[in-house]
Amino acid sequence: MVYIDSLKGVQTVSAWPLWTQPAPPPPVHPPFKIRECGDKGLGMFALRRIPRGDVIVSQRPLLFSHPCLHVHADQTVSAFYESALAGLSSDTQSAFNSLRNAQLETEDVSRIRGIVLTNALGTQLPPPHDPTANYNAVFTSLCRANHDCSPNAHYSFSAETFTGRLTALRAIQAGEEITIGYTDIEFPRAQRRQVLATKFNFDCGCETCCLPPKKASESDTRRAAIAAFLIRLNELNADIAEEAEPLFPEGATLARASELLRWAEGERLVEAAYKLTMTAVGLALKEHNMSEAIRLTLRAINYLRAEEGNDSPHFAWFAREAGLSPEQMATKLDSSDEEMMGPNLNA
Ligand SMILES: C[S@@+](CC[C@H](N)C(=O)[O-])C[C@H]1O[C@@H](n2cnc3c(N)ncnc32)[C@H](O)[C@@H]1O
Repeated sequence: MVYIDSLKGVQTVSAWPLWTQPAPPPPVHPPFKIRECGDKGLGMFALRRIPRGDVIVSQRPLLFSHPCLHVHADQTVSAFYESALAGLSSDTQSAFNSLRNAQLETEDVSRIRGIVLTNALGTQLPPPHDPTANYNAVFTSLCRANHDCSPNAHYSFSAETFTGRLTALRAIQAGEEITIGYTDIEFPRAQRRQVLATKFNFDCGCETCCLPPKKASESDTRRAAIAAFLIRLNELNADIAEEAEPLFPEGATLARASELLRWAEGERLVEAAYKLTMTAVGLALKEHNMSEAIRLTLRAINYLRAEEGNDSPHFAWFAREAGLSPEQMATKLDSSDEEMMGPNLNA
C-alpha cells in the first residue's frame, strides 16, 4: 500500500499505529468469484446465497492517494503515479497493473492514472484528520464490482481499521452479479447515464436503464422526487449538532415520506430507503403516531444492518436491547412479516 500526496503525507501515514494491527479478517470462504462478463470486463458473482448484511469482501487498499496531488511544476500527475508505483513490490505492481483501465490514454492520462480514475473508491483518514475529506483508494478484488442503478451491495470504508468492504444490501442469490452504485442512483436515467459515460466511459445497460418507455418514465419521476427530498433533507441537516432534533423539508408529512419510501423500495434503492425510513420515524414521532414510529424503527434497523453489516456495533446494541444475539435478531427480522419489517427486496 502506498500513500501518494507529498513527502510529508507519506511520513505522516507511515507513522500510523494502525499498521502494527492486522486488518480485520475477510470472510473465511469468500462468497464470490471474479469472472468475465462480456463488455463490462470482469465482474464479481455470488458463489452461494449471501444473506442481507453479510460481509462479501473486506480488504485494505492497494494504493491510496489524495485526489489533488501536490506535484512539482516540472512533473505531471501521471509521472508522479509512475514513480510512486515503481517503488512498490512486484506483486503489488502486478496486482495494480491487472486492474481495468477504461480511460482513453492521453498525454495527461497515462495507463496508471487511467487505472486510478477507473477504479478509485472514496476513503477517509482516521482522526485527527478531517473526517469529511475524501481520498481515492484502489483495491484488488473489491474494485471488480461493476455498477448497477439498483445495486445489491454497499461499499463502505473504515478509517479506524483502514479497510474497505462490501456488504449485501439484500439477499443475493447464487450466480447473481454483485454490484455497487458508482453515481447518485436516485437521479433520473439521463443524468445517471451522462455521469457514467463521462466519468467511467460506459453506457449503462442495467435492468433499470433498459425499462420500456412508460416504466422508464415512471421510474424517473419516482427517483427525481426521492432525490429532491433527500437533497433538501441533507441541506437542512448538514450543520446541525448530532444530538439536535432533525429538520424536515417544508411540507413533509409521514404520509409523503411513506410514499417516497414505497417508491424507493420499488426501485430497489436500499440506501435511500434507509434514509427515508429514518425520516419517516421522525415524522411519525412528530405526528404522535407511536405505533407507526415503532413499526418503522424495526424497518430502519433492518436497513441499518444491510448497510453497516451484521457485525455492526449499532445493530448489536439494538439486538441486546431486544434480548437477542445479532444472529437471532437478523433471523427474526428476515423471517418476520414483510409489512412489519420492510420487503426483503429479493427479485
Ligand atoms: C471499477 S471497474 C469494475 C471492474 C471491471 N469490470 C474490471 O474488469 O475490472 C469500472 C469499469 O468497469 C466497467 N463497468 C462497470 N460497470 C459497468 C456496467 N454496468 N456496464 C458496462 N461496463 C461497466 C466500466 O468500464 C467501468 O469503467
